Amino acid sequence: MPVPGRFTIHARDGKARRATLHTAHGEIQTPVFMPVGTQGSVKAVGPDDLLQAGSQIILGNTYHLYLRPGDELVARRGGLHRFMSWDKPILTDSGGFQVFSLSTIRKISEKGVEFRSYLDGSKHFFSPEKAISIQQNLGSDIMMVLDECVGYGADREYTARSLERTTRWARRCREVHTPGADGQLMFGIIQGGFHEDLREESLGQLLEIPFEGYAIGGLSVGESTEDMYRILNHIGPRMPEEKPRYLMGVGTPMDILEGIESGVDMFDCVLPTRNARNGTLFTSQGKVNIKRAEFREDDGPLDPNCQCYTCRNFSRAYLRHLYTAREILSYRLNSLHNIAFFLELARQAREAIEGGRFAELKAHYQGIYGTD
Ligand SMILES: CC#C[C@H]1NC(N)=Nc2cc3[nH]c(NC)nc3cc21
Ligand SMILES: [Zn+2]
Repeated sequence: MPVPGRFTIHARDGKARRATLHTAHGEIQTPVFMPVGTQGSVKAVGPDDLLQAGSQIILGNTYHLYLRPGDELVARRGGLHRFMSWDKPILTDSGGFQVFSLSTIRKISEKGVEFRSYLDGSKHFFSPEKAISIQQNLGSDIMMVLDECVGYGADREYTARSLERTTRWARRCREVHTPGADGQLMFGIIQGGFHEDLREESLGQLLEIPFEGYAIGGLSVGESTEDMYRILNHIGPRMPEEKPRYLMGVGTPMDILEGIESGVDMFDCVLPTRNARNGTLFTSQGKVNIKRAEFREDDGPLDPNCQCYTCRNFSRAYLRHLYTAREILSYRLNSLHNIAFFLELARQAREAIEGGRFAELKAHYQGIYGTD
């Protein structure tokens, strides 16, 4: 009988790990890429498409689903899995990042954060307890604690005070959900900005609270790749060896491979779906901008090395036509392919770690995406 939260490491290659995370809705083979379904839908693709592309787990978002259609409505409809007909694992973010990035007006206090809805400007309040209650209503397999999200460029003093509050909020989140209750897992979120010592401080404080996994928050928020990798390389290997490590909101193909090399297991990013909608497609030979005139009469597949529905059935000429004609099918086919690319990258990483060849895989992609 699988125990939700059990994390078994099968192989290592340097700091990279090949593992299995057990959840109430099935196993997750890691390293894993998680398509983002912010409002209960991975934009332009359906659950059947996601399954066919090999998606093991998707993301939902507390902030958005609370505001619309409402977490209590979703609970009355049987929870998010049933509501969106996705019966594999779902991770929900706590809303911390969205409150700080989407809601302009907000007031932070020890109790929580007051914000105005990006939809209609109405006033709302998230306490750590409320953020967990929403995720319990949604029924997600992995819940994230409510963290205070510090923007890029915040000074050290504020960053230090903020991580202390994030720890106090994390403790309050843990106090309202018994570990493993209803099969739901809870991950803590490490803050500390771009200061190695503050990151260690945040991690050390969170280790005193029993979480089933730990996430790195606050990267890919406008910093240089060099700064991101510096913090990633520092804190990744210091996170608990025996628990899943999640890098939130990251990233490009090279960011993901850098994260895996630093010992991170889980990744999510809107890049594949967002870039699909503006015609930027990720292929085994590099990025392709499908709107370019050179593809007008190109009968070849988008990516000859890709097995996705888009690459098996449509030409670059047709994909370019759909994009320039603003056909809705363009969103679907481009998103399908980009999601398949990121899922395939994660699958190749799992295979490479098993074979002790991760360094070669990373070097291969460095040659294609390295100057990106
Ligand atoms: C500061 C901080 C922080 C993190 N906190 C929470 N709860 N969610 C996140 C989601 C993210 N998505 C992206 N995309 C670039 N970065 C993220 C960072 C976080
Ligand atoms: Zn494809």
